[in-house]
Amino acid sequence: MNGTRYPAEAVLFDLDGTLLDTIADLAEGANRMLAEIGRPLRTLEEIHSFVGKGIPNLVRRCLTENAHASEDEIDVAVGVFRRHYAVVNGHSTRIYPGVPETLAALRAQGRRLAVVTNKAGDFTLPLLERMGLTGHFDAVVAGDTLAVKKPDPAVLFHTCSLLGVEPARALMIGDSANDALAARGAGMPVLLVSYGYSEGMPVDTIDCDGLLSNALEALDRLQPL
Ligand SMILES: O=C(O)COP(=O)(O)O
Ligand SMILES: [Mg+2]
Repeated sequence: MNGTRYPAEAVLFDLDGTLLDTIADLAEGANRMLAEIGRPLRTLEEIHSFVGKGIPNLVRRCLTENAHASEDEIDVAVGVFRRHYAVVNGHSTRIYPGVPETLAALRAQGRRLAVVTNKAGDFTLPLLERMGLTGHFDAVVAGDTLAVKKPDPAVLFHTCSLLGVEPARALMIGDSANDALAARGAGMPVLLVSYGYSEGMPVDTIDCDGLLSNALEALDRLQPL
């Protein structure tokens, strides 16, 4: 890891696996869906590796990894998942250690903060509210805010325009190649947490500007404003 310090007028945070440990609720929603449609349940480890590219992709992978499903079955299963996840969203979700202090410190330093997630907006906004995090953020861009998701850099360009900050003067903090590729495409520096969900890829093999074992370590990587 190098010692570069970033201007970070804005800090853009990924949600699942970076700010919030949501895997237990995602797994509960997925396995309730699989049980309802009569498919074999998935292990927590499998579901962990399926999270990252939004809900339709999670459901698709639950149905098609080492199995077969038609597009119609997948469409129906997405609706079933959404119904179950709406019930369990937040029940077993935890804020990662260091996150509340980091968000408070960044705000006290005058930086603008955003959530940029591939999770659908219907689930993102109530979850942030439930976890008491809504007030920290100047913008929330969800997986269905635009027609594209991370790793498309358009999502980060859109977030930066909402915040009025140049991408090169912002910083992305995420947990997967989706976050890193989006940031690279937007010309934005990116740090990855080592504790999140990286679709089964070792996080230290993903091209990024450094790893964080706790969000608080990000504070040492910033220039004063
Ligand atoms: O919903 C997902 O698949 C991942 O969401 P994230 O972008 O907040 O990690
Ligand atoms: Mg993530």
